[in-house]
Amino acid sequence: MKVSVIGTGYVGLVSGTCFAEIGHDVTCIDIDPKKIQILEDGKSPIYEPGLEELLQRNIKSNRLKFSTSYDSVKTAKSIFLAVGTPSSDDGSANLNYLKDAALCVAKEMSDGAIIVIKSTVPVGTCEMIRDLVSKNTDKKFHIVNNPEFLKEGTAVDDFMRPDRVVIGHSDQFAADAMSELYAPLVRQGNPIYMMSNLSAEMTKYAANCFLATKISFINEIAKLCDLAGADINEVREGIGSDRRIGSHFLYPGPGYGGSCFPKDVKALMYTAKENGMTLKVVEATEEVNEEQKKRMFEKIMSYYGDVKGKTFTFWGVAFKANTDDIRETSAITMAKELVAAGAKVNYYDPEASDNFEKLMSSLEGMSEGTKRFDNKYDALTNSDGLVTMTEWREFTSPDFEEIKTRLNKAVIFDSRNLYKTEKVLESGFDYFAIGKRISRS
Ligand SMILES: NC(=O)c1ccc[n+]([C@@H]2O[C@H](COP(=O)([O-])OP(=O)(O)OC[C@H]3O[C@@H](n4cnc5c(N)ncnc54)[C@H](O)[C@@H]3O)[C@@H](O)[C@H]2O)c1
Ligand SMILES: O=c1ccn([C@@H]2O[C@H](COP(=O)(O)OP(=O)(O)O[C@H]3O[C@H](CO)[C@@H](O)[C@H](O)[C@H]3O)[C@@H](O)[C@H]2O)c(=O)[nH]1
Repeated sequence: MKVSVIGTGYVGLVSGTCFAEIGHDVTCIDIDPKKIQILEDGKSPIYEPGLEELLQRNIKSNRLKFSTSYDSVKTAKSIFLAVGTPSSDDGSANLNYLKDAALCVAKEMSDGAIIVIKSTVPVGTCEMIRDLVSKNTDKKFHIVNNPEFLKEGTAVDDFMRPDRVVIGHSDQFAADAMSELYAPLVRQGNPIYMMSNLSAEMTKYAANCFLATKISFINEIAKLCDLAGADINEVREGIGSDRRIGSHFLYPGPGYGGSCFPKDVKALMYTAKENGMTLKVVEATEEVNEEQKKRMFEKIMSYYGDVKGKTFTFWGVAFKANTDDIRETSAITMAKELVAAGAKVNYYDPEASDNFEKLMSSLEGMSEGTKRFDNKYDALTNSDGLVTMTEWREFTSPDFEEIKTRLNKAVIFDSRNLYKTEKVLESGFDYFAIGKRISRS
């Protein structure tokens, strides 16, 4: 099938590349000429495991092209909109990028084209886009909502092996075309759920808010474990083995970040308000998350009392492992808190340092307060504590002797519960994790 994908971010690029890999003829379009140039050179502008290799293979086989022009939309049967829908100041989803893209599509598409909204959009958006496009073209077209559930860091795998595909539609022609497009990805029996556009739009937000709620729930239980003396790792295993609860998304940490959960939680709360209700559970999820982002800072403060003149070393600044994405990462909140309290922050991340450095240089006082390192041990020299922020594999079995030699004081603040308490204590550290009592060697 001839496919155009509008927007070559994490979702558009992965979707376009994977559609090409399963045999479709794909053109990815972006308004950013720098991104398109990088892609035409066979490089990925984002770090996503496995993506660059797939990209190169499909460019070579001529199934995958990139452009800043909307020309290819003229011959496309399906046109995927995968542009950003970030938070507006009031928490609602900003649909300006989507509307701009839809207007460009309206100008170029052929009669009978299928416009597929892949961006995460509030309930009712498909109908709004249908009206907008109708006012700007005489051509007939179909509208589909096809929310994306991939996770950064495992995006290619998630796309190629989806738990399910959700298709919102209002006519059989579009439904059949989507079934044909996705057929190679659902051979193992993973279902395609056909539903109304409104239900598909709601499904995406409900899924993200449920997952975010699971994380806030375990983070709150972790806080209680801290106070009551239980160990959250033991409790997590104890409850996660119940299939009704499930062991996924039960890891306590520094609070959820990323480009999706924070904005989607806000957007669903906004939709609820528009419909005259309050989503009490989802509001609590967000409130707990805001507190959680500062939990380890509080632990550092209660350990040191005063951190003026001290330096802390972050291992990891990405919002999760295996990505270079720093959108809404808890490392930003932690760095701001520490710098505001008079401390400095050294940081090392295998992939996200460029993005973090750029961000820090745009925030008042943060450029001077933070320093990038390209080696995890060098970042520790003369520092007053190691703070793990991201669960990159290379942080999971470090040389504890090396850490101790580099640090001014042997103390680890482990926001991701990467280490076994006994092992760290035996190695002579004071150790603070999430959901475990303060431990001193
Ligand atoms: N990042 C994820 O893991 C993820 C997963 C599932 C769903 N989503 C949703 O998918 C959507 C896209 O997210 P993302 O993280 O890929 O965004 P992104 O910010 O990484 O990429 C968006 C891209 O769209 C381009 N763009 C903007 N306006 C354009 C236009 N008029 N024409 C062509 N290109 C244009 C931008 O230049 C940018 O490259 C969002 O709605 C998001 O909520 C994201
Ligand atoms: O047990 C867990 C799982 C995740 N997280 C944190 O939650 C955030 C989000 O992680 P994850 O969901 O793995 O990454 P995303 O790429 O943001 O993916 C989410 O958001 C996407 C965009 O909507 C959806 O498509 C995915 O299904 C959904 O998992 C990160 O800060 C994680 O560190 C935890 O703290 N504990």
